This record gives sequence, C-alpha cells and structure tokens, in this order.
Amino acid sequence: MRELFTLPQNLQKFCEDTSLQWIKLQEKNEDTEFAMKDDDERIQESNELRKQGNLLFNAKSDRNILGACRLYNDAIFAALDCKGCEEIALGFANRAMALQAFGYYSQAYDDCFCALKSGYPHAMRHKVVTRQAYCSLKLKDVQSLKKHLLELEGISLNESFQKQFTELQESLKQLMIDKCSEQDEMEEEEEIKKSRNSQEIIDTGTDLGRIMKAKCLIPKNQLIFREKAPAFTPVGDGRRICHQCGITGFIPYPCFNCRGRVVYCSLKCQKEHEDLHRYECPGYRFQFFAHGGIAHLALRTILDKGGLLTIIDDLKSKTSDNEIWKALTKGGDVWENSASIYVESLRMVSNLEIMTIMDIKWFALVSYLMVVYLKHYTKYFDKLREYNTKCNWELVVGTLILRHVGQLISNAHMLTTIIAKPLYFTMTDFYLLNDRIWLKPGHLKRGYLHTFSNYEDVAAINLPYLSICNHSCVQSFQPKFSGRCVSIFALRDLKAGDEITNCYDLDYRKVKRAARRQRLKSTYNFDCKCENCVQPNEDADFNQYHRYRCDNKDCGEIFIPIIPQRRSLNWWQNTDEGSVDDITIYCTKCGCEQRLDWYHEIKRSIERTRQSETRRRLYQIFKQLENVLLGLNDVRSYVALKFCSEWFKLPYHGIALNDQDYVELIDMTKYLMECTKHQSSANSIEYVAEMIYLWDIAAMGKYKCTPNEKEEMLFALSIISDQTKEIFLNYYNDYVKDI
Ligand SMILES: C[S@@+](CC[C@H](N)C(=O)[O-])C[C@H]1O[C@@H](n2cnc3c(N)ncnc32)[C@H](O)[C@@H]1O
Repeated sequence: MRELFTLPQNLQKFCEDTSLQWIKLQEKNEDTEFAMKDDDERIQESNELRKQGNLLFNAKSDRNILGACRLYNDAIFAALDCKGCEEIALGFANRAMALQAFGYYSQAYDDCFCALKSGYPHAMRHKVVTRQAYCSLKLKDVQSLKKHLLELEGISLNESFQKQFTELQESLKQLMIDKCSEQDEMEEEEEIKKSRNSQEIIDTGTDLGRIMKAKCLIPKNQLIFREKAPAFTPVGDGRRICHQCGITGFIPYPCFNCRGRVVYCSLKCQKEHEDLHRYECPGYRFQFFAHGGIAHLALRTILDKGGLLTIIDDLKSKTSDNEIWKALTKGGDVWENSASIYVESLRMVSNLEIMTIMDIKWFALVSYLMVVYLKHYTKYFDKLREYNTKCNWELVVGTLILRHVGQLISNAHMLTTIIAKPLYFTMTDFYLLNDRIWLKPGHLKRGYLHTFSNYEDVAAINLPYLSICNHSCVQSFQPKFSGRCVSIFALRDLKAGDEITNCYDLDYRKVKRAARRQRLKSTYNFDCKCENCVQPNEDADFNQYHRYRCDNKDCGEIFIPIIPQRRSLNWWQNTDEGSVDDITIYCTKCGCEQRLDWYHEIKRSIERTRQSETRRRLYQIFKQLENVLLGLNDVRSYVALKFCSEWFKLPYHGIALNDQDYVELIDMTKYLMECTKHQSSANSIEYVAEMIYLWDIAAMGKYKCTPNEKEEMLFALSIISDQTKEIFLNYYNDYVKDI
C-alpha cells in the first residue's frame, strides 16, 4: 500500500486519475441505465400504481388492504429520484393509510413523517398529522401524541377532524395513566457486555494463537455469550435486509438519494445509520459496492459506528502515519490498551501472510480504489483531518482496508436466516406486504407457515469476539442470529477447560474428511486435528447417511457407493463436476452398476404432480427406496424435501391435496426431520425449516402433534431470530397448540 502512496508525484497522479476515471465510468453507465426512463415516465408509473392501490383499498367487496399497501410501496419506489415531485409524498401518505388500517402502526407513523418531509401538500397536512397522533396512541407513545395534538391545535379543522382531535385528547389523558415503559437500547448493549467472560475465557498462550475455553461447566443449550456485530454487508439482494439492524422482514424505508438501494426497517434505523451512510450513499447510487465483496465489509468495519472514529481521540497526538500505524498494530498503545470495539477487529488474525502475492496486489488495488472513492465522493478524510492533520489518512485508511480484508477472509461469518419466499413477485418484494399470507400483523393465515421454509445467507458479518473460537469439525455451539446480534448456545455439556470451537465449514457428518481438509487448507491454511479428523475410521459418521443396498439380486450387500464422476456423494445435484444425468453408481462389493431408473422417473414426474395418479406413483417409489437407500439416507431425505416443497405449491395452482397426500406428506416430513435431527440437530435452522411443514399440516387439521413433538419443536425456535420466532409462536398459538 505504501508503495502506491510513495510513487513519484506524476505516477501517483496517474494512478489516482486512472482509478477516478474508472469510478466515473461506472457512475456514467449506471446513470445511463437509470435514464432509460425519464422523470415523467416514472411519475406517471407511480401515479398509476397509486391509483391501482386506491382501487384495492376502497373496493366495496373484496377490499385488499395489504395488496393496496404493496402497490403504494411500489409507487414510492417508482418515483424515487424524481426530484421535487409530489408522488413520493403521496405514495407515503397512502401507504401510511393502508398500514394503519392493517395495524402496522409504527410503520404508518414513520410513513406520515416521510410524506410530510417529502412535500405533502400543506393544505392537507392535518390529515397526516391526525394519523400520526392516532398511531402514537396505538403505540402508547405519550410524548409523540402530545406533540401531534399540539400541532393540530395550530391548524383550523373541519367538524369531522375536530371531533377526532377531541377524542384523541381524551385518549391522551387515559394513556398517561397506564403508560408502560420499554427497554431501551442502552440496556441491550449492557446486557451484551455482561454476557461476556462470565462462562468463557480467552487463552492467549497457545500454539494456535488465541483460543476460547469454558471457564466453568456450561450445560447443553445454555447461552455462552452474545455479541453485536460492529459491521455487516448484505449479500444478494441488499434490499432484503435493514442496513442498520440487520432484520429481514420489514416495510422498507428507502434512502431517497441512492435510488432506494439502501433500505431500513424504520426511520429510527435510518437515522442511526446516517453516520455511516453519508459516506456510502454516493457510491450506492451507482452500485460502486456491488462487486466490493469482502473489501466492502472491510470498509464498513472502518466506517461503521464501532469503527475508526471510536479511537480517533487516541490518535490525535500522533505526529505521523508511521506512528499511527505502530499504535494500531501489535505492541502499539491503542492495540494493547484500548477498550474500543474497533480494536477487537484490529486484533483479529490475518491471512495476508499466506495469500499469494497476486491476491495481495489485487486486494491492495481494490483498497486503493475505495480510498479514491472516499476522497472524491465524500468528506471522510476531512473528518479525520479535524483530529489530526499530520497524518496521511489516505494511506492509513487504504492500509486498514487491506488489513481488514486479510483478516475478514479468515474471520468473517455468514448471517443465515429464515426468510419468507413470497408466492409471487412484485417490483419491490417485501414479504410483510404479501396479502396472500397475512391475517393481521405478525399472524399468518392458516396453512401459510411453509412460506417460511427457506433459509439463506443474507449478510457477511464481522463478529470479532466470536472469531476468537478456533475451528473443529465437531463444533461446540450453535449460533442464533437475530439481526446483527448473535447468541451462542452450547451444543453439548462443556466442562471447565474444554475449548469452545466453531465449525468454519460443513461438519464431519456432512462432508468427508479429505474434502474438509482440502477446503480448510485452501481458505485458512491449516490441517485440522480435531477429535474427528484424527480418529481411525475417519468417515464413519458421514458414511451412515450414504448406505445403499446393492440392487443386483445375487449380491444384495450394503455398501457406501463410489461415484467416479464426483468428489462427494451428493450426486443428485448438478455441480461444476457435471450433470446428474451422467452419474453412474457402482456397488463396492460386487462391482455392479446400480439402476437409477427410480431417480429418472422422479425427475420426469415431478413436473406432473398436479395429477393425483402421478403423486400416487411417486409415493410408491418413495416407499420402495426404503429397500435401496437405507436408514437415515441423504438421497432419500433430499427426495422427501423435494416432494414436500412441490406438494405445498399445489394449492396455488388450485389443486387441493387429498387425504392420502396428507398421510404421505406427514411420513415424509417426519422422516426429513429425523434425518436432520441426527445429522445437524433438533436445534438447527434446517430442522425448523422442515418442521414448518408439519405445523401447516397440523393447522389444516390433518395431523395431531404429540406433546413431545410440540415441546421439541417449540424448543427448536430458540435458534431463529426473535422477529421470526414471534411469527412462529403466533402461528403455533393460533392453529397448532390445541390440535
Ligand atoms: C477465526 S481465527 C481463530 C482465532 C485465532 N486463533 C486468534 O488467535 O484469533 C482463524 C485462524 O485461526 C487458526 N486456526 C483456527 N482453527 C484452527 C485449527 N483447528 N487448527 C489450526 N489452526 C487453526 C487459523 O490460522 C485460522 O486462519
């Protein structure tokens, strides 16, 4: 990095100019793409969507509030970036009306605020303010109700609004009597701090660097500690996640300036994110970060609330960038002594030393590009210079980005969460606005929990405290993500002195030892010596899910297959190693090729499950598989999962499932759950994503869960985010509990 910043002046200028030209080209391309539609077209589209929303909202019969809400939402997004137009304000005002009618009061409140802020006509202001007052009342927010009533006092109101005003005044009096208090964020941060070091300790004097150990007995399922991530970056569609708190199901509040590419779950989150977003907003406008990958997470680690600015006071007195760098590295005063959360990130181990020189150069250039962006599009360096003018901040920040890249490659985590898959797609797809699935806020309609049977990686997340845990293929905890907070639960009893380990990849039950070793070596550069990797019968745990009985009548032996075309045994998925159609499986006992006609028949028939005869035939095949794919078998559970997800789509095509379908679905779901319980745990996101089917079947009155099943399934919810858990618990209480 220093090489780049100490080139002769003319070469430095050349590098900066070239980088800037490249960035400007991205900006221009994006602007051209966006200009395909002009403002008039966008305004017209927005207007049209709002009118369609009004039709649904005002329909005499068949009123569809959430459907209207979705259209108003699309109207807002359609008008973003049309400077000075009224459409955004009208979109928000209408969405507020629909959200309020559906019972989303805090979102309706925020929408009113957005409507007023974005130029809602002054003459109609009282309507929006009255709505705000009404929502404040529902939210039991005395201060804000008082504020809006005071505002209304200054506006002359017609008879109907005057009546509402008087009623609201009465309600305020009552509310002040039964005001309830809420836990504030300070308490949450305190609670997280307190959860640290009470049961776990960090040992620094080991061959493997820092390791985390149990300080005392930690019983199975007990919380070990919690951590709030100092930074995360969305993966995939960045609009699925609130960029501040990291939750995934919400009504979106888009940033108006970056074409709605960054969204929040509330205005509060938007406000909290302002200090970071001001430096990213110009870049988001032209998708500068879209290909940033790990370097973007490195940048956010510096820019986010818990970033470089938290230690800036300690750097004030340093007289050069060399001194600053020394302070920030091992042995330096800040590195050693600061209690700032940013220093936890600085202390993470780095992979830079083991990266190829080409990779380092590549990441150095990406880091440099980010510095050029920050310099020309933001005032970040001015901010840093307010504290220290003697330092070359561009060099320091560029080097920090590169350092964090090296660290995050071996330390960053994936935030995996259950996320509803909407049944049909709209321009902006936010599942809380899906009118097909919601009965009222937080409560699904009967039979719709299966829309949550999908889990995905939604963000790359920096968790420096969790990163202290070393790898083992037999990990000792299960993480629960809730937004940007992670809670770590013991997967088994841990004795005092036991190491608390994480599994960086798929574990010993899901991947063979040789493959695990190869993956760990290439990413982290170590040979795993965990208890499972050193045992003689290395793949015994893995093999139990791949037991076949030879279909050659003269053999009939049980074998673990050899599949010449594949490194792994997951042959039923197309991979870069080739297509499933070319797969051959041989018995290791007699050498006979196995018939896979059942697989090909399933593949052909799965397209025709609308016909009940096809489904009946598939049940037959599934039953026969029991004789070939033995016990808890990976292929059989894959087939069961495929069937469940296909069967649950049928009602959307107007096909009602019959009693036999339900009986078979119950069997398949239970088999699936049993496999997952064994191979992952009952306390895993995979298990939750499968038990959902059983809850839907129970809710439809086709299955009665036993008390034990209920208990186990309710317990499994401890592993999903608080927000999703609430939806599941509501569903359980509404439809499953008493069946
Ligand atoms: C997330 S860090 C783990 C914490 C690290 N020990 C520290 O001091 O902060 C990951 C790095 O630790 C080392 N490591 C983790 N687990 C290991 C293991 N089982 N065997 C050898 N090295 C390991 C590797 O260098 C890996 O890149």
